[in-house]
Amino acid sequence: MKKNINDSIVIKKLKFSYGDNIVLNDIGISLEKGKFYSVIGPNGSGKTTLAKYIAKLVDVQGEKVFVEGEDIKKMSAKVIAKKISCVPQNTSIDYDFSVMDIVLMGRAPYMGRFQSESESDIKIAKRAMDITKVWHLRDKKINQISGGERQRVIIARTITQDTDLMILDEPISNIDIQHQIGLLDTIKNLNKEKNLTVIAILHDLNLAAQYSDEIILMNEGEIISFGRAEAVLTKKNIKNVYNLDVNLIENPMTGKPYIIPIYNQFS
Ligand SMILES: Nc1ncnc2c1ncn2[C@@H]1O[C@H](COP(=O)(O)OP(=O)(O)OP(=O)(O)O)[C@@H](O)[C@H]1O
Repeated sequence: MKKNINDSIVIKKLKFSYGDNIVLNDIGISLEKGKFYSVIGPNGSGKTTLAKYIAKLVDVQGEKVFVEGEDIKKMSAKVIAKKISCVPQNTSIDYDFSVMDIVLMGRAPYMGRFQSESESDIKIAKRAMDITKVWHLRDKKINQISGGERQRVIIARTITQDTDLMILDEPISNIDIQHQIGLLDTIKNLNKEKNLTVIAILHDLNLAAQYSDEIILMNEGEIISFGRAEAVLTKKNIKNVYNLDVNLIENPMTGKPYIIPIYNQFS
C-alpha cells in the first residue's frame, strides 16, 4: 500500500461479527495524523468494537486496518503498544497494584523483559501524573481510590506510554465536571503540542463538538456521517440516529453547534 505521511489510520471495507451478529459493516475511513476525532453514536452501535479492532484487541481478520501505512495484522503486540495507547471503557483492575505501579506499566513496551524502570521512565510517569492530578495518590492501592480517580490514573498510564495515537473509550464517564474539562484540555494540548492523533468515544455530543476536529457518527455498525461538528451534528442526523428531537444553537463562545434536547418528548 502506498504510504501517505499524513495518514495515521486507514480502514478499508472493515466488517466484523461476534458470531452471527454483524457489529461493524463496511467501515471505510482515513484518519489524519495529529487530529482529534470523536466517535459518537447510540449504545451498541459498534464504537468500542471499532476502537478495539484498531488497537488489535479483538480477533483481526484480513488486511483492513493500516496504522501509518502498516497492516496491524502483521504488527506484534509490542509494536502496537509503542504506537497506540488505549483507555478502555472499564477501568476496574483486579490486582492490588499501587497507583505508581499502574502508571509505570505505560513504560513496559520500552523495557526489556527483566529490566526495571529508569529515572527517565519515572520522570515521564511523574509528568503524566502531574497533568492528570494523581501524583498525590501514587502510593495508594489502585482498588482503594474512587472510580473517577482510577480513570485519571489510567489516563496517566496512557500518556506515559508516549504513543502517536491515543484511543479513549468514554474517558470522562465517571469524572466530575472540573476533571472532565481538565482531562479533555490536557488531551487536546497533547494533541496539538505532540501532534498526537486522538480517537475519543464520547457520549456528550456538546463536548465532542467542542474538542474534535472531526466527528464520526455511528449507528448499527455503520458510519452514518463523518466530518466537522457543523456537518455531523444536525437535527436530522440526531433524529435519525438517536430518535431524539433537539434544538441546535451556536455556542456563543466557540461558534460550535450546541445541542439542547427537547425535554418531555417521550412522556
Ligand atoms: N464480547 C462480545 N461478544 C459478543 N457481542 C458483543 C461483545 N462486545 C460487544 N458485543 C455486541 O456488539 C455490538 C456493538 O457493541 P459495542 O460495545 O461496540 O457498542 P458501543 O457503540 O461501544 O456501545 P456503548 O455505547 O453501549 O458502549 C452490541 O450489539 C454488543 O452487544
